[in-house]
Amino acid sequence: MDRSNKPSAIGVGASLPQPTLSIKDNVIEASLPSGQSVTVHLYGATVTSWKTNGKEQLFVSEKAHLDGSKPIRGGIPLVFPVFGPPPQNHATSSLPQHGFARNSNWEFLGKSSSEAPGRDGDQTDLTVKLDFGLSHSMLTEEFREAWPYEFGLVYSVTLTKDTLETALQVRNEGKQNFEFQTLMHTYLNIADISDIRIKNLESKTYVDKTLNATTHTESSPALAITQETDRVYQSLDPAVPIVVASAKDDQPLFSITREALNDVVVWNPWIEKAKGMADFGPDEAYKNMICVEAGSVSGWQTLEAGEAWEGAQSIKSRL
Ligand SMILES: O=P(O)(O)OC[C@H]1O[C@H](O)[C@H](O)[C@@H](O)[C@@H]1O
Repeated sequence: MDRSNKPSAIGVGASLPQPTLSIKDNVIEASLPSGQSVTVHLYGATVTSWKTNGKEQLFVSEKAHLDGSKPIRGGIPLVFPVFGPPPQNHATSSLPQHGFARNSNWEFLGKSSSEAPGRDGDQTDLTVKLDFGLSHSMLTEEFREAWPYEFGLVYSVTLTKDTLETALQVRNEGKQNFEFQTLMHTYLNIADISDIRIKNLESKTYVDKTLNATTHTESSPALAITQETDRVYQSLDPAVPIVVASAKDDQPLFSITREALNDVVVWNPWIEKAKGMADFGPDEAYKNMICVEAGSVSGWQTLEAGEAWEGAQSIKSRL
């Protein structure tokens, strides 16, 4: 993952096509000349679309609220500073499930383009990076009171020819230490849940939230999803990709590497839970999604005054 901000050498006085950007009604969309596109809602800085070759790679519920009244059900909602229901007697106790990042209005900090080395030597692959910011003063009064820390988040969404990268920088801009968890709650778009297998989880420890948060060890080299699944896999090597492969030909559909995000949640609500979620639809859509969520959620990151932390994921899709 090269997120350096190399200025684009082409484009200055040249006629080569450049990435395009549109901003309308608090929705930012960027496209590469090669056809890939990404859409981000400022509400939650939620990525709501990622297209490669005209094909949508992310799942968004047909009943998702896109008006800022509720976190968006689909795409990549960002979880911060607490994952799941907040624990009692903790600094996050008064926050809603998954914190406030996914239900706050972020600001767009700007777009930058860069060139990555092309696959065949002299050719150049363009990338486009969109940066979003959220800080303490931008929160609602309710959230500011519930979590009174001076923080700054910069969330970078980078589109390349065949990947989508999301990176979160957390800064402690105050005088007291704070603890946080974070997670990129990625809803991947799949044709049929029965046709996928999740690889590279074998022998890893996970907490099964459907079984009273008991701890287990993954025995499957290629996990099939056949029922409600809500597992927090812990202490993974972020450089080893989590691969969502087709059961038909064993080829990767998605491959997800991470930086500093050592946990991965695998979630599918299945039939009854899907029906029970007012913003999930149609009912059968649980077959068309799998959440593979890169995060740091099994403990707490402590950030000292003046310090910064960064975590990232890179999702490669079969084109
Ligand atoms: O309904 P939400 O608050 O968006 O949460 C959706 C899901 O997020 C994560 O995957 C959790 O592990 C699940 O327990 C939770 O149900």
